[in-house]
Amino acid sequence: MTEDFLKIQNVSKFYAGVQALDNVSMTIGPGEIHCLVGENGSGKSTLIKIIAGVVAPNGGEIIIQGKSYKNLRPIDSINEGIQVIYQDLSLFPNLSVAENISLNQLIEEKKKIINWKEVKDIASSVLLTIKKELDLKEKVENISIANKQLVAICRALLRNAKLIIMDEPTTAITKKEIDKLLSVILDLKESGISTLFVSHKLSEVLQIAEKVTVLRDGKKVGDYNAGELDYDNLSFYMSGKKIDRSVFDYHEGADQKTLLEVKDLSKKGQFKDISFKLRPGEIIGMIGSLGSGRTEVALSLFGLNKPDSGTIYMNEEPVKINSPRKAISLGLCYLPEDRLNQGLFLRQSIQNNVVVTNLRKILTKSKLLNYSKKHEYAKMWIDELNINVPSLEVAVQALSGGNQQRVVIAKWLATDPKVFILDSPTVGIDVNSKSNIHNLIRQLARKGIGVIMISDEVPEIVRNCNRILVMADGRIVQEVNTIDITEDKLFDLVSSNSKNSEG
Ligand SMILES: Nc1ncnc2c1ncn2[C@@H]1O[C@H](COP(=O)(O)OP(=O)(O)OP(=O)(O)O)[C@@H](O)[C@H]1O
Repeated sequence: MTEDFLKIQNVSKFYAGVQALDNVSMTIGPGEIHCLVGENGSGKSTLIKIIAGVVAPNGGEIIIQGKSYKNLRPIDSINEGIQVIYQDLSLFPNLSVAENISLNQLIEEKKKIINWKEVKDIASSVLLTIKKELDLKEKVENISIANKQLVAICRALLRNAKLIIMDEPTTAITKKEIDKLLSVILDLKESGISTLFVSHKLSEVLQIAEKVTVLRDGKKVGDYNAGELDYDNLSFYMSGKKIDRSVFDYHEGADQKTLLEVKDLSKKGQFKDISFKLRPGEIIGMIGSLGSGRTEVALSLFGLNKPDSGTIYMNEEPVKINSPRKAISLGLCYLPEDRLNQGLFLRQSIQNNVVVTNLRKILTKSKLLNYSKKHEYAKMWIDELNINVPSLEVAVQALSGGNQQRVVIAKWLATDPKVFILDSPTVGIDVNSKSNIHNLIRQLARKGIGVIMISDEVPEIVRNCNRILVMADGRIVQEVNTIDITEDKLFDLVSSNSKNSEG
């Protein structure tokens, strides 16, 4: 039997008044992909910091490659080949990709004169080992978060990493980028490098992990082989609560009309024969992998992507939606996936962003801006959505991701919508704000708004929607009531269909 790379035995950590870790043990084998999961405050970060030698435990033992450490220092952890990639990635934004990758090595070698060729050669050779390409000359501040992660991984590899710990690496990246990251982790495994992956996203954990350790309130709930886990039992281990899906059963009022109906909507190369109905107060989920056509359908409903054929009905009347202006006048609104570029004027104040969709309401009779009305109106929506802001004058770019998303929602609610289409509403948003946004969406539905929620995340869809449309290759391949499906079944359904469409 191969020796474990890392063995943590009965480790505890007590902060003033808080038992952050209570007698936790776990092992990681060479080349193993191990996920550490747990709800907020369960002790994951503390455990990572202890493994990195940054936080000293109050008790317990850490054994790395057979050597026992009672007082592990950061330098010991690094020398043993442990590299932690924290969420902030600790890169130098104004230096190039190549410099960020190579700098540590050149400093360690005590180079007095550094030439670009050397910097570039070091960076390209390490990129080759993970079979990825990056523009070596580009400044790190100009590259995507996913590529920044690759830079951080390359830097770790140059320090002879044997275990790379990634703290919530997928929080701020798209589904496509997550798949790329997961492929890198598989390549690392092939080279015998272990990964400890901290994540809240159960779908990823189930997709990538070989072993999973679950923490709850500082205690280990258990170690599991990924094969023993599905959505329902993993979320139960994490939270201690069984998921009650019955709350999402939709009870149709006898006299309720259909709010929105889409019949045989098609657009060549994008989607085909899309038909569904949305009733007031209902939340429909649209799930499917990239290229499934979800966003394209949404854009057509919002007048931004003219379909070739098919009919859209609002309140049972056929309508032609040829512009966003028309969509808004019919009571439709659309929250785009890329809220930073498409949903907000980042440098503008919170109040300007909220009122922009409905300037009519804040003009004087002579069509001039009524400043006090503008302030009042923006404040009403900010209060309504419980958005915690220092002042309405603050630029939106200063807010957290969760609050920015609420400002976009406020902006659209100001148009008094009947149907709200939300594309990936919680991408890049931390777990707490995520559940606030979910509550908010359910609250809107309770007020009678019909919601279409597009998402890649199975738990997000299952926990919030009444009905689910599974899309693949531009078609609705299955329509299910949430009450009839579990998260693991939906996950299987989505992944088997996306495999079909790739093949
Ligand atoms: N420096 C500290 N001082 C006091 N308490 C702390 C400190 N660091 C963490 N804690 C507490 O220890 C507990 C575990 O926190 P930890 O950050 O390890 O959890 P986590 O699982 O990483 O949570 P999250 O997912 O929110 O990052 C929490 O109750 C936290 O408030």
